[in-house]
Amino acid sequence: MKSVLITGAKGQLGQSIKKIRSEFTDVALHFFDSNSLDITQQEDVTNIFDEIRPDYCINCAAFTAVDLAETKKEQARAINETGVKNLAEACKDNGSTLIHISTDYVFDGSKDTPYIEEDKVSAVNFYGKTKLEGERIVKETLEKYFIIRTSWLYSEFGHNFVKTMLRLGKERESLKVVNDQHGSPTYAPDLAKAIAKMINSGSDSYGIFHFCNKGVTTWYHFAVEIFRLKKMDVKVSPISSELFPTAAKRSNYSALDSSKFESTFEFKIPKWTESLAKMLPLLS
Ligand SMILES: NC(=O)C1=CN([C@@H]2O[C@H](COP(=O)(O)OP(=O)(O)OC[C@H]3O[C@@H](n4cnc5c(N)ncnc54)[C@H](OP(=O)(O)O)[C@@H]3O)[C@@H](O)[C@H]2O)C=CC1
Ligand SMILES: Cc1cn([C@H]2C[C@H](O)[C@@H](COP(=O)(O)OP(=O)(O)O[C@H]3O[C@@H](C)C(=O)[C@@H](O)[C@H]3O)O2)c(=O)[nH]c1=O
Repeated sequence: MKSVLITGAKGQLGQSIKKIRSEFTDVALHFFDSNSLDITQQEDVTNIFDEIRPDYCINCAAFTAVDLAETKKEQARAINETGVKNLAEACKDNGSTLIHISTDYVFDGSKDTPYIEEDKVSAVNFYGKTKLEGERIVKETLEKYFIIRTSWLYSEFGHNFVKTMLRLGKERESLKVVNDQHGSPTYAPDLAKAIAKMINSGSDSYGIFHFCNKGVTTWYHFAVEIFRLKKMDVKVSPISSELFPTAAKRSNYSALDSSKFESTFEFKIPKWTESLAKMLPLLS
């Protein structure tokens, strides 16, 4: 039986992995949240690895508050860089494979077709820069690693854009949402199932993979679809990013091409609209 250690277990992806745990075959899953394992504490990481001796570590722990990262730089770096280093080194010492999650925000939007794994990276905000450094550390430390870049994650768990829109839609009659940032919303349990398939396969096709739901949209069209499916009468107006100032800059285009993942792991990825339609009834 394979042993799998999951960090950041109370986050969206961590809880999604728990939700679909029956999809793992012949695997013992060991979940650790930020209380039971703080990945910035090297000694704690070493001790947990000594205890579990995992075949795989899935790193779902991260500093994900994109705007806050611009001011809480030390904290963002501690989690997205030092924490990742601690995990990568523990994986190296134990011969474990690290499955590390990264982001579309490592790209600057200079393309206008979906990014492939070999495309030039260049983050436009501090969160993206820390995630890029996390990727570099993993690649430098390990041979047995999978870096999965995903985008615009949402789920019934934790904080995300879908929940923000539903909350604001109940409070206000109209909303303004940016229509010049393009990407692909991704349902976290779809990603969790993909990770299960990856581990079940025992594949040694290590490296970087992109994974997001099929289709490209904007935050504006994403919001419109949420309210349409929820049959909520909220007026949504498309605006440019200049009219919605945020602490962190976001690129105009960060959609990912997932075909390498699909062909390597023979995994059919659902369209973002289909997954959203399945998820929304789970929210009250
Ligand atoms: N959310 C998104 O839209 C996207 C996310 N990603 C990446 O996907 C991964 C999963 O994201 P998601 O599930 O949405 O993230 P969440 O923010 O939902 O969860 C992150 C988890 O990490 C935990 N955590 C924070 N600091 C530490 C620490 N020092 N030690 C251990 N755990 C810690 C948090 O715990 P606590 O709350 O207790 O601090 C939280 O439960 C991340 O790597 C993220 O960068 C990529 C693209 C899009
Ligand atoms: C709430 C709101 C946001 N927006 C804009 C702000 C921003 O440009 C865009 C998305 O807002 P959010 O802050 O919810 O999303 P953001 O934090 O940018 O989401 C990102 O999170 C990290 C963790 C990732 O890795 C990325 O893939 C991506 O999912 O929508 C509006 O235009 N109107 C609104 O009312």
